[in-house]
Amino acid sequence: MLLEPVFQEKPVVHKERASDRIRRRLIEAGQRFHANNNISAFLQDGELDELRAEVEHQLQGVLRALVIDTQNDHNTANTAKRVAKMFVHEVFRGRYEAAPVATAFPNVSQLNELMIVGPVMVRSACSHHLCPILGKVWIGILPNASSDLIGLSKHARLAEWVMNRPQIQEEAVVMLADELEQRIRPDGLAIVMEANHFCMSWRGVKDDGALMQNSVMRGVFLKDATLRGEFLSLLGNRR
Ligand SMILES: Nc1nc2c(ncn2[C@@H]2O[C@H](COP(=O)(O)OP(=O)(O)OP(=O)(O)O)[C@@H](O)[C@H]2O)c(=O)[nH]1
Repeated sequence: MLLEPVFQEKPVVHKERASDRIRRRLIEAGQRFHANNNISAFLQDGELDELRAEVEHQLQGVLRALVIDTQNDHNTANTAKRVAKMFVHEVFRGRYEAAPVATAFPNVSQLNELMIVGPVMVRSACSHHLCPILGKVWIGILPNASSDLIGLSKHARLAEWVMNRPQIQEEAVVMLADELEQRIRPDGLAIVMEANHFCMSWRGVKDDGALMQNSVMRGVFLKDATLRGEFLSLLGNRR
């Protein structure tokens, strides 16, 4: 009697997706991973490229769901790839890259006068619609003798790193203030941001003129109305 050959089915091994691996590490560490959080410490070598490929795959699905013929439309043939690169390596890179190094110099001259940096042009995106936010930031610092001073360009680099994430403006300025305060340890820190939200102009209410302005005041800027007034009046002339 002939026996039927026995085929042993090979178990299907599903490789865990990079996004799932990273999410698992974040959850195990109890780390928040909202749109405006930096998660660079939880990424391993090569995973950013894996993430980009995964985002591209999902975006191809979005284009398909939008009934766009990406096979025959030469303009959209590489759109998923371009947008994935734009999200991961450009406009949201502040989520995936470590903070820029900001060399700290001792305040040898014991400067304790108000200094203002700005306007620093900033580009972000709102976390609700992922629409661009384009604006300007002014930073006021009142150092003390034991403060560290960081290079002028580092204010802009830190601002760019914080802004390159989906977020709301109110939280963006607080995050930037935290980063600067941690590095400089000044007596006072003030930040003003003024921005145009494309979710209000390109779509939605389509109000082209509306700007959102907000500020954070810390330390002596909170207590000393004269200093706060000096900072705001100096900005007033330059806006
Ligand atoms: N407070 C604040 N709101 C923002 C910011 N960026 C976008 N928004 C607003 O977030 C809101 C999202 O509201 P939803 O009502 O959930 O979205 P929607 O129905 O698409 O809203 P519309 O924009 O009114 O069409 C909108 O009112 C946006 O204008 C920001 O930085 N701060």
